[in-house]
Amino acid sequence: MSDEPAVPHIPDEVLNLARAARHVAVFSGAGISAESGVPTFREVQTGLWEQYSAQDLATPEAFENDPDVVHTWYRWRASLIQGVQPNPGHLALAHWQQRLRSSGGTLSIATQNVDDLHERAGAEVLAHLHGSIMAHHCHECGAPAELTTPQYDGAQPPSEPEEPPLCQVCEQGMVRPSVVWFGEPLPMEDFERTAEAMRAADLILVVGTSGLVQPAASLPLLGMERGTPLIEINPESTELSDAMHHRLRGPAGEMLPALMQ
Ligand SMILES: CC(C)NC(=O)[C@H](Cc1c[nH]c2ccccc12)NC(=O)[C@H](CCCC/N=C(/NCCC(=O)O)S[C@H]1O[C@H](COP(=O)(O)OP(=O)(O)OC[C@H]2O[C@@H](n3cnc4c(N)ncnc43)[C@H](O)[C@@H]2O)[C@@H](O)[C@H]1O)NC(=O)OCc1ccccc1
Repeated sequence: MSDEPAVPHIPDEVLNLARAARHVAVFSGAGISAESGVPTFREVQTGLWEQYSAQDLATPEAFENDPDVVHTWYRWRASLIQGVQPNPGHLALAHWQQRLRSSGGTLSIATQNVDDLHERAGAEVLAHLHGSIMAHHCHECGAPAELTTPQYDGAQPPSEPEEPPLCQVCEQGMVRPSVVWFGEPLPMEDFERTAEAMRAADLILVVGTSGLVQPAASLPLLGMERGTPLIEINPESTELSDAMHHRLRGPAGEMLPALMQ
């Protein structure tokens, strides 16, 4: 019995689709960062503020009512993300992107994740549909702002919430993470660019997402207009599973390297 981790079984039909693809479009969610140690949105801790769900905290209202709590929660998540590494799932997509580009093909990545693990794996990301936790701007005037990422350890946000810094430009507004909160519109150009990539693809991968958050979750379905094969990679079934042609039920960190072999 070798100690090599067993390569998950991928049906030949799916392997052939991956080998034949020239223009792959990837739609990723929190599940692809789970094996790096980034809790998925459904799992992420709100610590002392457990009376709030992640979805409650990720709103402009929560920031206006409780700026210290929301600010500190995002700083804690940023420090957690800074402390982890891309996993074989991120790395496989970066390698596949390079391989296709070197033979005149394309692989585009549109992610719902606010982390920078795709980029740190060496991939170019087409769109961060829900923004980036490492970028900041003023909640009032929109001016960009620079914040260093603190080093928090511990599985919970720190108990003493800190207040968000004041904008250096308008000296009125509070600095916030440049993420898209619930009730806020997605950056239109990112949305349009992703829709274009989904329509132009000859293979679409839906990786590590519950497909619960709109309007992003409707983007991969744009491929159906042209009968583009849709492959889901997720240990569990999701809102999108019924629309998929193939479902690889396993962790992205194992399935993606196997799919590229
Ligand atoms: C929850 C849902 C019902 N609500 C919405 O969708 C709302 C409201 C809404 C709009 N249209 C609708 C239509 C129907 C119903 C509701 C709506 N949408 C909005 O508010 C959007 C904005 C939504 C964006 C919210 N921001 C996020 N993130 C940034 C912040 C932050 O991160 O803090 S969403 C956030 O949650 C989402 C979580 O989803 P997933 O990534 O899928 O993660 P999840 O935890 O759910 O699942 C993990 C999956 O991974 C799998 N997995 C686990 N381990 C692995 C593994 N190892 N490998 C592979 N897979 C794995 C699991 O099985 C699971 O399936 C991500 O997108 C993430 O970015 N804005 C808007 O509509 O604005 C309008 C508007 C228009 C014009 C003008 C004004 C307003």
